[in-house]
Amino acid sequence: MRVQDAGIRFRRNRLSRRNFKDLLSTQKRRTRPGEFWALRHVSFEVGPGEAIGVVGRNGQGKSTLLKLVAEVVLPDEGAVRITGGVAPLIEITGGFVDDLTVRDNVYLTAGLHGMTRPEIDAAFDDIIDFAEIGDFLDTPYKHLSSGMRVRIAFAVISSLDEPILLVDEVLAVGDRRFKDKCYTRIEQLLESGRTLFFVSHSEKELLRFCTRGLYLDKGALVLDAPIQEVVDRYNSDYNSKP
Ligand SMILES: Nc1ncnc2c1ncn2[C@@H]1O[C@H](COP(=O)(O)OP(=O)(O)OP(=O)(O)O)[C@@H](O)[C@H]1O
Repeated sequence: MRVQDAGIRFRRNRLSRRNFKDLLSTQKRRTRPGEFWALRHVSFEVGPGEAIGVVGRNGQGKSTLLKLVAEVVLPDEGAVRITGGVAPLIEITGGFVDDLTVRDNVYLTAGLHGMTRPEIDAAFDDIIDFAEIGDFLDTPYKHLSSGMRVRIAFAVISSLDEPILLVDEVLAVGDRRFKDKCYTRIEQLLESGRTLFFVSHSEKELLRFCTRGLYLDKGALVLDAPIQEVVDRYNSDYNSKP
């Protein structure tokens, strides 16, 4: 996977980031008032099986970086080449449809990631057992608590046979026992050779799963180094910047 000089520009105070005129225009626009770069000049390469911790203060571009890797947003500058599918756990409701039941959401999400109906049938009970929400199979997703939403989303996403796993801070919502279960599963997935992008503010979690760190500050990649070095730099910046 390769991200080369990538930039993502957002607008403040706008519901949608682009209109049709922008999409059809071949001219490069200058940054308009109210626009800003959530990421800029970001370049890195990641090999199969690497476990990357994405670090930075609030609003510095971590989630945007994951969306770039998931190809949910396209770069306004530069290039992103992702080889292999991505299993993204990047927003609490990520991909799940509010009005569909839990059961239908499992089939929809797994189906969108290329699992056939018999494959989903075979995996279904394990997914529901992992999430421990068997009583809610026919409940619309919107009526689940936020912790339950994360349970089912993690259970499905971590069952997908995709080589790249993205985990944003969503697990923070789960209770401790469930989080421990998720961590064990993440470790199993890493052992099986998956690539991981993991956003966290917890030094302990970062050091547990990740070998390499990407440190974002104001949308720039300021350090790409072994995770311990990245955590140390983040801590020392944090202590020196009030
Ligand atoms: N769709 C959008 N439209 C406009 N601005 C956005 C959009 N998504 C994110 N932003 C802005 O881009 C910047 C980076 O956001 P991002 O969510 O990537 O930060 P983050 O590092 O993940 O923060 P946190 O630790 O708080 O989750 C922020 O200023 C945010 O307000």
